[in-house]
Amino acid sequence: MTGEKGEAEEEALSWAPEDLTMEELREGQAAARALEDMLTLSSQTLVHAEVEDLYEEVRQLGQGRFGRVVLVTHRQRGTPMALKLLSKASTTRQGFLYEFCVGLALGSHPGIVATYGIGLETPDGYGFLSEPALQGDLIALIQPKRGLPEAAAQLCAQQIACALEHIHSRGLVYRDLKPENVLVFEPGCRRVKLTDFGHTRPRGTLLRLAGPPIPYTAPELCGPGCRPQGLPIQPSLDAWALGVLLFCLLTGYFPWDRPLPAEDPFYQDFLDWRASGEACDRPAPWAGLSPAADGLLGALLDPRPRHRGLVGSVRPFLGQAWKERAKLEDGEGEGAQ
Ligand SMILES: Nc1ncnc2c1ncn2[C@@H]1O[C@H](COP(=O)(O)OP(=O)(O)OP(=O)(O)O)[C@@H](O)[C@H]1O
Repeated sequence: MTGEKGEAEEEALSWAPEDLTMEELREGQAAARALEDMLTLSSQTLVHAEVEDLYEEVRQLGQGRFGRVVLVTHRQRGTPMALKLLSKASTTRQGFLYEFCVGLALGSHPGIVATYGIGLETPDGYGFLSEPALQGDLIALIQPKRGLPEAAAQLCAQQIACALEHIHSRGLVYRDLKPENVLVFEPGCRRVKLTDFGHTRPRGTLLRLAGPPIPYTAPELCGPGCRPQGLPIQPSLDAWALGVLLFCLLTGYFPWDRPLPAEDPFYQDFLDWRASGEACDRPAPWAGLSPAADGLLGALLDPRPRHRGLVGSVRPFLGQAWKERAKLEDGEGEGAQ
């Protein structure tokens, strides 16, 4: 990442024939055109005002690298809303409008936080409003070394996969799946939604990784073979991140720090186990996962992007046991009957 949101981490939409089919290229171009139209219209309708003139701040809901999100109420109507504020020092007008418009374009899906159609420009920054999640985000619910109860993990898997499928069906790649961006609206994860579309881009956008990889970064983005001009982004990047997220939800561990075999022994162990298929090569953090979870994660975490399972791969695995002894671990075993 460069220091500024919206700054060119990507280059213009461009076609590398070995990476993208014509159909995939068309999908990405259509998404880019639709967003450009929306961006021009939204740019003309930004409300210029001070936040406190329109809204009363109740409390802070969260803080990211770029944005501060506060719970506000509308001064006249009292409606509670989440206001994301981005400072002009770190966010370009274009970067703000892009995030705002992607949120507007996707927000009708039940698995995606609804963005309201009001964009603000203050002397120091930009802001937009969305529905507030009063239960916080998923990171607060993941217990280290344990993860989430299996039922909650499966509810998350189903809803997040559905939301990602929607994003992909609109020709976009989300690119920022992590627990901090999954907001919880009902206890037990019965209703969760994706937020933060600052990194979402049309399929086929050329992307270079500018910062260090994180566990959710797909290996094709960080290997030594990654071309200097970048890689045309594909939904398979989100499928990889979904695999890593599900692993975290089920175990309370990251499977690795970065998917670089030369630098990360946990990732190398995972590759060795994939190659041998032998139970004795199973890496320690994978202990406790069921054969169904192995099958699902094995599909989503295929290092070869063209062979990787789609995010919808979770569906046939829902309802099967994902943790060995899941009932006992979740307190629903014999003693609880
Ligand atoms: N609608 C909302 N309701 C409740 N909390 C929210 C909402 N939107 C965001 N948050 C909280 O604020 C945090 C930061 O928001 P967000 O991820 O949008 O900021 P960001 O600066 O773009 O983050 P990043 O560092 O990932 O780029 C989230 O992790 C979440 O905890």
